[in-house]
Amino acid sequence: MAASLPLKLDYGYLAPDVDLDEVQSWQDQVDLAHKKVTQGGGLGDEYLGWVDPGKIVSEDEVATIKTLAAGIRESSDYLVSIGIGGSYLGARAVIEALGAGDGPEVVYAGNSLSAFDHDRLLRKLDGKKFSINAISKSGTTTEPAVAFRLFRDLLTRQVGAEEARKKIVATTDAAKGALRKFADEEGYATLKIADDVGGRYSVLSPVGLLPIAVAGIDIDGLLAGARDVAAATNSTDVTKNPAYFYAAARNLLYRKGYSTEIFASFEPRLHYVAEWWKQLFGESEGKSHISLFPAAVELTTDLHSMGQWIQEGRRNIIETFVILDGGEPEVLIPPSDSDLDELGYLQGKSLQYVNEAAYKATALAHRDGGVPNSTVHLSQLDAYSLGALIYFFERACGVSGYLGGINPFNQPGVEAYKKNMFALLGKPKFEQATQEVQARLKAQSADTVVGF
Ligand SMILES: O=P(O)(O)OC[C@H]1O[C@H](O)[C@H](O)[C@@H](O)[C@@H]1O
Repeated sequence: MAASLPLKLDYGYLAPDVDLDEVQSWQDQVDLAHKKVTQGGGLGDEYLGWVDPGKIVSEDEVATIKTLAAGIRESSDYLVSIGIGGSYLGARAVIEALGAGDGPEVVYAGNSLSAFDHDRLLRKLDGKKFSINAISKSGTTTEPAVAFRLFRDLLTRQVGAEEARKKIVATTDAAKGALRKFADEEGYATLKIADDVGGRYSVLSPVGLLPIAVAGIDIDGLLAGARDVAAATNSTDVTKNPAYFYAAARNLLYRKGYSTEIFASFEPRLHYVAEWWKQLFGESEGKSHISLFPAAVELTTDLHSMGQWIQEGRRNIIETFVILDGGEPEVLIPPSDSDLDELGYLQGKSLQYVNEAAYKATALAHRDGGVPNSTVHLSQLDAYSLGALIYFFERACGVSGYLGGINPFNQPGVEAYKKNMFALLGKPKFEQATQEVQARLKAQSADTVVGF
């Protein structure tokens, strides 16, 4: 099966910083991390529900998702997907990468507190036919809760309370949280997020699958790609398992002083795949004051802005390219009467060919500039290969976190700003903190402002 998988890792440009022997010397640690991810026994092992993509969503749930998606496609011109973090990024990553544009437009709300963005979207949907998918595992996150109120209000004003209820699907915990309570009381259709699947590992659960299906993307193909990579990763040998090779290599590079990993693609439609990847690795590994900072660039665009930094800035970065080897539309560079634009040497060549040359040139130049880099090659981009890529990174991330000695499945650090914000906003039960935070902000702002 492994031979037919659409994904491989080229690690040639990690040398001389890291070579095969060094990665192989970590095989025992990799085996242990593999055991923790597949059998439990490691930190956070109550969140391993994503490991078997055959179980993350049942056949019945897939059928329900397809039925709900068909209903939304039939009745609506827009789906407002409301969520943030893991309840948002995976679906957007897949939809922006693969969306055929033949169904309702999926639009996103509740992923910020921007008045401008929400106002713009509310005005765009005014008088339009739309449905809502409110997605929140905890059911209590502020941004999606606020957005849900805004868009529910618009929908209710447009179609009436009775009809609005039929156009809302809530994806949330089976029993806990405000969204679950609300959905049960209002009688919305609901999809369940299992307790053992954390937000950033939930794209292949109902969290991601409903908006993805509404966008007309083949969710069976997506799941099949993930399942096949999951099966292939059960062989732990780093010379045959690119996910584990990648996990070990990035840990080795971190220990050698590299502090940032840049996800680099040559396809703007992978922008949100990079955003999803950033959350996956950032929340999984950014703890105990260690780990690589996950950043992203889009090339060749950013070669004309960040390219200088990557080539000659501080030498603390590694780079991971995600490259599509084929399957792109054929756009040929046409003949021209004159060669005034000096592009005669490219006449008749395809844009994909030029883009590929740009990638090869960049990987070599960055290696020469002291940036160890490796490349994840996808044979083409479709639902199957994207499912494979998603699972590849998820599995690599779990194993990488255990190799680094942290809990890859919690995110305690995200609570610190929330506590301050709730205090400032006067949320019930935060009264004590309100006074403290206000006093600290006042003392701070009195002394430290420079202005014209
Ligand atoms: O799905 P929710 O419970 O609304 O959470 C949405 C997101 O917000 C939180 O603050 C966490 O940092 C993320 O891991 C999570 O994906």
